[in-house]
This record gives sequence, structure tokens and C-alpha cells, in this order.
Amino acid sequence: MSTPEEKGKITGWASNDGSFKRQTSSFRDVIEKGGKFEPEKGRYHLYVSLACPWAHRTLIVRKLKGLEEFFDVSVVHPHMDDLGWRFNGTSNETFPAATADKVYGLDRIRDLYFKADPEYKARFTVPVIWDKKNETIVSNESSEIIRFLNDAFDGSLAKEKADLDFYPQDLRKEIDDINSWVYNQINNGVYKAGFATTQEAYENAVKPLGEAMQRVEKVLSDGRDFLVGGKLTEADIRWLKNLYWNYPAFKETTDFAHIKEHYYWSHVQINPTRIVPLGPVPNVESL
Ligand SMILES: N[C@@H](CCC(=O)N[C@@H](CS)C(=O)NCC(=O)O)C(=O)O
Repeated sequence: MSTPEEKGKITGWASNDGSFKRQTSSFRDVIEKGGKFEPEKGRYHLYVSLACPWAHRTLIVRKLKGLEEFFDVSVVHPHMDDLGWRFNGTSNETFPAATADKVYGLDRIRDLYFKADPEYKARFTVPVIWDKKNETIVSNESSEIIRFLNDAFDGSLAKEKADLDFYPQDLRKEIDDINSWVYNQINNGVYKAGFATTQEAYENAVKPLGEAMQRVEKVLSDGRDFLVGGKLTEADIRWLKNLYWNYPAFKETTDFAHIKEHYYWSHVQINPTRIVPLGPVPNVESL
């Protein structure tokens, strides 16, 4: 259960029964031809944390599709406090690979949300894809961002990149099925287990998490590299861990220093001393 001081605070993660509750994302537009947000080179900007697994998906798709030239990225500092994510340079603190806000030089992600909607009342999450033309947020929902990045810019891409389709028509049903249990039990499951504040809430999350890990293990046990269809799809991008070693788009967008620093420093309800462990060296063991 969250303590009275934590209630209503940005760092009070659990609800009264001790279970972690994820908010529904508020900005749900898409970049698409003929739509409100046209796919134009240089018009958009992506805000991420390198510690955030949801934001990580968007970086992977950006790299896989060769979209680096189409929109730039700002990376928040791994320390998150009562006012949420901040950028490098705020309070004179910097961290390798974090950046300033490259569009406006703002101090915090919350400033961006208020720029888009002065009445905004929900959480200030990353990823955010920002429209510099209308000065607003297109989307703050990673699963939808990776869906539209999959084809929005295809008209301007080299054939080799345009042909990459991570959500192909013939595999959609299978991908949707996998996404649904991977989301509930793994992607969000680790938060439900890790941020639980009662034994019961923790066990209710950690058991399905273990079951889902076994399920992934079983699917991959025939030696396949990818979850469905014999090729890389959105299901792998959302699950992602097994591809780390062999795919530059996964490996080069993974930053263990940010991941470790963020989770050990920012979540004082779990680690009140804020001690960030050294190592491991190497970062992760090879397969
Ligand atoms: N549904 C969102 C979730 C994003 C999310 O929860 N991001 C976390 C970091 S991993 C965040 O920014 N949390 C800040 C907060 O909740 O205050 C998505 O998938 O894009």
C-alpha cells in the first residue's frame, strides 16, 4: 500500500491494494499520409529514456527502418524525481548519452506535456513523438508509435527499408495473440511484480511472469530466432531480449548504464539508499 506521503505523488506507484496500475496513454494520433500528421522529413522529434523498455521499442524500429534522418531524438537523464524525467544539464547534472531537449531546451518532459496541453493531468511518460510544426504530441503510446513508424515514411525510403514490414498482414493474428500475453505477463508483468507493495500483489504478478517466460522459452526451444513466421516481427521487437546479441538495431540502442542508474536511483520506495551497484562486467553474459 502506498504511504500517505506517497499518495498523489509521482513516485507513488502502487494503488491501495499494493498493485501497480499502468495509466492509459493520452495522446493517440498517428503519422500517416493524408492524415492530420503527414510523414514529413524533419517535422517530428522523438523523446526517450534509454532506461525505458517502452521507449526502447521506438528506437529499435527507428533504426531498423533507417529513419534516423527523418527525425532526431532527445534522451532524458536517467534520474527521475518528483517532477518526473529531466534532461541533461538540468540542475547542472549530466549523464553519458543523455541530452538536452534538442527542440526547445526545456528542463523536463512535463514541460513538453504542458506545452501540448496546459490542462494535462496524467503522468509524464516517455516515449513521446512530438510534432514541431503544430507544437504538440502526436503519440505517447509506444505500441502505436512502432505501428505507424513501420510504414508511415515508406514512400520516401529506399526499397530495401520500405519493404521491411514488422506487422505483415498474414501474421497479424499470431502477432496480436503473442503481444497480448507478452504485454500482460512480461512487459507490464515485470512492473506489476517489481512495483508491488504487498506480498499478495507481488505473487499475483510474479507467477504469471514466470509462466510467460517458460512459454517464450518453449516457443524458441526448436532453435528458431524469431517468435513467428520465420522472420523479425513486431512480436520480437516488443519482447526483444533474445535478439540483443545478433542485431545492431537492438544492441546499439541498449544502454545498460541508463537502465541500471534509473531503476536503482529513481525508485526510492524499493531502494531507499539509492546505491547503484557496480558491474556487471561484461554488461550481460553472451548466449
Ligand atoms: N504506455 C506507455 C508507457 C510508457 C511508460 O510507462 N514509460 C515510463 C518509463 S519506462 C515513464 O515514462 N514513466 C514516468 C511516469 O510514469 O511518471 C507506452 O508504452 O508508451
